[in-house]
Amino acid sequence: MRIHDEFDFIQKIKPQSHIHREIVTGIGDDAAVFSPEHEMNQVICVDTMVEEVHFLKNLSTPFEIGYKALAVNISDIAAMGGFPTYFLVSIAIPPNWNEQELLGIYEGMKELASQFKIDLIGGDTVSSKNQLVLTVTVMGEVEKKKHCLRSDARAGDVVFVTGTIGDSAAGLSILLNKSTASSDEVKLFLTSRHKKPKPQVKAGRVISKLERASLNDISDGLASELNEIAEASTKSITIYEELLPLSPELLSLNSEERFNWALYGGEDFELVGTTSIESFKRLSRQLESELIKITKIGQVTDGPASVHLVRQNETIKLEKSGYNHFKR
Ligand SMILES: Nc1ncnc2c1ncn2[C@@H]1O[C@H](COP(=O)(O)OP(=O)(O)O)[C@@H](O)[C@H]1O
Ligand SMILES: Cc1ncc(C[n+]2csc(CCOP(=O)(O)OP(=O)(O)O)c2C)c(N)n1
Ligand SMILES: [Mg+2]
Ligand SMILES: [Mg+2]
Ligand SMILES: [Mg+2]
Repeated sequence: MRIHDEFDFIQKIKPQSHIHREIVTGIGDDAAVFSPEHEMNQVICVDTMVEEVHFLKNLSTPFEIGYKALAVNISDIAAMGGFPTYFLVSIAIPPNWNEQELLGIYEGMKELASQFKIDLIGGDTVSSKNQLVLTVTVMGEVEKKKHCLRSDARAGDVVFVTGTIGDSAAGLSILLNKSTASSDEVKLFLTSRHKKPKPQVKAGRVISKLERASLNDISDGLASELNEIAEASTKSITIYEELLPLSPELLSLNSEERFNWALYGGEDFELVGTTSIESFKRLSRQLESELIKITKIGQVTDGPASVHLVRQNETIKLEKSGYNHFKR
């Protein structure tokens, strides 16, 4: 069934109750009102997902699309060292999406929202002529002076990355029938990494408690995110190809593309950053006890803002190329 009434649709997606007591009024008025109870800095970000640019309707379920739209935003809160609290959703709906599919998108968001204990407090519903556009705003909190900036890299820092990289791009390649997985398990693992990324909030929280760290999340690809840190900090970054954490599943594809996916593929939604050698030791221990993988992949030096990759005996300059909305 096509949706026939904007207000009726809003009633259907309105939460029955809230997790946070600070909410004075949520969905149902001109704007949401909340009154923060404690002395934290507020963090806020927004990212949009557009049909055919960020997802294809025939390759992802509505649930997965909703899940990912919220996940990518929680990832940006994690990349600041914060934890999420509230979110707002703006949805532009074309005629070929029915109500059941649209409610499915909200179900996907709800799964992640309950996992991270965050409340839907507002949004907007409009019609669109062709593509579905989903814009999610997430609010969060971080202790005063503890947010992690891209500009905080210093010479002598260790460059680290959480989890494994390249899986999402490999998963997309499989979904688009450009690559073949060696088994159903490998296919499920890699495509899930693409469709249902896990925002690294726990890692971000541990990193925020270090004395100092620079941090970014990987949406456009490792090379691009490292260039953002190098530019913001005016430092030179060197990473080593042999240190890049690739999953056994990615390696099993035996594709020559594996390093391209890891460096330029994007949508890993892992955290990449830098911190002092001493802090990195503490960080590794703390994340190990939480069973979160973290890998040293290089180091920071003084020098012009640039990123280099050491591959066997060669050193290659990594340009800020990766996903760029207007360069393809
Ligand atoms: N159209 C826009 N208007 C205002 N600010 C924007 C716009 N697009 C991006 N930004 C800001 O630019 C910065 C970088 O954005 P982006 O590259 O999308 O970050 P991320 O990759 O972490 O999502 C962020 O501070 C974001 O809020
Ligand atoms: C159909 C399809 N084609 C290509 C991609 C790959 N892709 C789309 S957007 C993107 C980069 C991340 O999105 P962006 O909007 O730049 O996020 P941000 O950096 O703002 O967090 C990538 C790798 C995809 N997910 N789906
Ligand atoms: Mg963005
Ligand atoms: Mg980001
Ligand atoms: Mg983002």
